[in-house]
Amino acid sequence: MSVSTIEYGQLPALLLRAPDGAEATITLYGAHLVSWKPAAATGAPAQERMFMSRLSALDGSRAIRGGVPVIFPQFAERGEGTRHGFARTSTWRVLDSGEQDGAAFAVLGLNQGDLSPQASSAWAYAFELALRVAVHGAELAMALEVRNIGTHPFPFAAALHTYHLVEDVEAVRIAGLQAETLAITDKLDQVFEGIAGAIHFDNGADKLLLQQSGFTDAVVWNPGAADAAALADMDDEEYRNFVCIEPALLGPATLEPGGVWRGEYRISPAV
Ligand SMILES: O=P(O)(O)OC[C@H]1O[C@H](O)[C@H](O)[C@@H](O)[C@@H]1O
Repeated sequence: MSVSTIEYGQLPALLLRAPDGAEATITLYGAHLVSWKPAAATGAPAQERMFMSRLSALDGSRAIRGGVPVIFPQFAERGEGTRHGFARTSTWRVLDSGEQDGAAFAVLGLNQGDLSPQASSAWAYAFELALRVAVHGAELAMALEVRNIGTHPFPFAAALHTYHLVEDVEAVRIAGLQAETLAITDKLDQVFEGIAGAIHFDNGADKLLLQQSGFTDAVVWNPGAADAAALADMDDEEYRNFVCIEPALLGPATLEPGGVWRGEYRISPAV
């Protein structure tokens, strides 16, 4: 079976397992990718690629701290609504899952009818989201589709807020965001607009290629020691073990009735 239902913490989740051994786990709460393990060489142990805070809530009481939160329809506090939007704290439905071209995949959906009464009255637009996740070999592919199925245009922002697991954040080097290679020496929260090509991410151990389309921007975040200490759902030293590199459409963009927006994202080895 390439896709099975499991519990992650106290949350129902899908475990995707490709024939080559690549794995991913996605909770229905938030359509949140909480684990990704690329296929390992024969006999080698599979290695986790996603950071997950030891103190993260895993019971649906608040957003998960780690993995890949889906940000929609608002980024951070750039709007009047819930911080980073309601997608990461809503429970999605499984639309499809299985195996295709050697990859294990799942598609999760969220629409107006799935929202809490509070969220649905605060953002009263008829929308449909579909998140597709596929794993195969050393590659993770994600695609987020936003549809306007109503009669009014709506504004939205979207991001896949990826928490990459690293051994030491100071060893990280990121190229392709700006003219110079980016290193993280302290707290960093920076927006890079108009990402033109692939991002080269050296996590200190491996070199990865981050490719995005539809998502025009990227946000890089690490809270540093002081901000990490202030986060209730992150251990004080954990900031050393991740960097967020987030494909994003900060916009806000406008989606007309009947319109579809699609953002794609792929992580693969840089060879
Ligand atoms: O604590 P959260 O709501 O999950 O937000 C975590 C972080 O997300 C993004 O990276 C923003 O750019 C940061 O400003 C924010 O601190």
